[in-house]
Amino acid sequence: MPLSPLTSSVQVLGAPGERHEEILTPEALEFIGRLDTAFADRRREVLKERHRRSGHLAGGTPLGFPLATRALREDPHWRVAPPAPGLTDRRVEITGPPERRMAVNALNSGAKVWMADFEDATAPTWTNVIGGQLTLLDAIERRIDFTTPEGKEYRLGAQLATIMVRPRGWHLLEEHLEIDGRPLSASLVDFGLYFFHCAQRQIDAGHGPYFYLPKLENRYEARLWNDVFLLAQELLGIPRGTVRATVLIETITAAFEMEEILHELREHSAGLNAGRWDYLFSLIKTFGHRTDFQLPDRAAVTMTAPFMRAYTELLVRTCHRRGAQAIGGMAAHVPSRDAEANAAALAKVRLDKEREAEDGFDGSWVAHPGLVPVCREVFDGVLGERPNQLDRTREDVEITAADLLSVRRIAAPPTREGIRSNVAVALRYFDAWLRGSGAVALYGLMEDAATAEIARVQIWQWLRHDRTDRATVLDLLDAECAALEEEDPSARVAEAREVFVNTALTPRLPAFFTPEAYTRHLVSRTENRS
Ligand SMILES: CC(=O)SCCNC(=O)CCNC(=O)[C@H](O)C(C)(C)COP(=O)(O)OP(=O)(O)OC[C@H]1O[C@@H](n2cnc3c(N)ncnc32)[C@H](O)[C@@H]1OP(=O)(O)O
Ligand SMILES: O=CC(=O)O
Ligand SMILES: [Mg+2]
Repeated sequence: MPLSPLTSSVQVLGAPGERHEEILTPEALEFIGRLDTAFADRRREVLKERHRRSGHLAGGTPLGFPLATRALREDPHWRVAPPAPGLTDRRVEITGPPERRMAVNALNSGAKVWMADFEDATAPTWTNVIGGQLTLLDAIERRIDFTTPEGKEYRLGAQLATIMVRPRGWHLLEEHLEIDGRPLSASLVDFGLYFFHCAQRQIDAGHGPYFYLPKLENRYEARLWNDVFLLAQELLGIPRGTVRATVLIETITAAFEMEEILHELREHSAGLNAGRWDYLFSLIKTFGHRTDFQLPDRAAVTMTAPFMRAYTELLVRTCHRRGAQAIGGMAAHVPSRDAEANAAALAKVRLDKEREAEDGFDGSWVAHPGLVPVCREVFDGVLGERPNQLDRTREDVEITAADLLSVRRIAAPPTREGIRSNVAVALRYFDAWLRGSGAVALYGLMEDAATAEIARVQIWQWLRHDRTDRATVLDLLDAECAALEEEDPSARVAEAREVFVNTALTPRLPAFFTPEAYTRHLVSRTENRS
């Protein structure tokens, strides 16, 4: 369907780059301009509501399952749409940034799904944002094959993973694109550019435009996404219900609205995912000021903690009751070149996937191609020839609000090593992010924006409750800065330190480290406006 012109047009303020014109076509810009114009006010409302609610929760308002939607939760009849083509069997999903080598590796990895990630695993530089879109387009067009100058070949095989794209969350802006003098929503840019260029191509290839939706806090945010899907489909003449989206349940408030989120998105739903790292981050952030919600060292909080189990059990039960797939989360251990460390990492990932498969998840995430076989073996063992285990309705599970919030039972104080490790991880992650890498392996673990946020907010929380003091943290920070500087002279140590100080050591806790760090350090516009 041809689009009628907008009254004002999207301005591109990012530097021109190789082949950017293939993504930033006038029609694509008009499409994202339309989406942003339609939804900018509602996005702002979403953010205001987040702020208002976090104030209430900080002030002691209890968190519970919403009363207003009780009838919907108790209605046994409604279901989400059946799995879409390419999404029936999701036993192994690999995640990673939409970078060319990794895209080829992920698509060939043997995983059923590749989640191309613009959120936790991508530092949103302009080059990464538009480069990511080019990677996706080239992968779908099967013209991504290349050979490196060293002679290593990257070629797509015959059996490829289904692509799902995770756009950035509602809290982020794309400051290299403006309309009416304001930056566009990063969510709508990532979603819209992919949808514009690839939705029809994916349908023609027998799949569809599929998404993962990050960091939602309540049902209204799901409704907003659903309305975005409706408008996008209508504008491009794509049948309603073609889009599918898996929502990450990765905030504590969303855990209380899983049914409602599925219901809002029911004609576009592809289930829920247990995004454990942001979930922990959200828990600490939401209740960080309260003495009864303190967590011990980051390494000591595992998926077997009662409040984490309550969350994953409830997720499986909720999904399967509604015919929706439940996808497990990310074990942070990544393969190592050291044989012993590698065996230990694989064993830990295996245990994690075994628990998920036995609990009823239909599949799970891995962070690295070397982990695909472990995850597949475990889910093969439970699923056999079945594509999923939607039939396991888990009626035995009964989870209360108190179960989801039972954090105090593991309130051991932080150790000095726990504090040091959080300082080191946050600093090194910020440095990598500032240099354009949104996911890195540090000390044998995958670190991305979600895991780094946990490190940051734990420091803030321990300071707030006098479990450590500012002088100790600054000493550790200086030592880590010196070590990083020595290890890697090209590290952006001063800027990474600044991000740490501005987001972990301030009296008020910033909701995310990314918005301010992005504006200060990653935005580079070709036009300097007064
Ligand atoms: C909390 C959450 O949101 S989890 C989801 C978001 N996070 C992620 O997606 C993280 C994904 N994982 C990664 O980015 C990477 O695995 C890292 C950064 C942790 C480690 O990467 P590396 O240090 O390159 O690992 P390593 O050296 O072992 O890689 C070996 C090969 O596997 C490839 N590889 C590693 N991880 C991936 C991946 N996730 N997808 C595709 N290929 C991968 C590498 O590119 C490399 O291949 P190459 O030589 O052809 O380039
Ligand atoms: O996005 C996933 C998470 O664990 O966070
Ligand atoms: Mg996340």
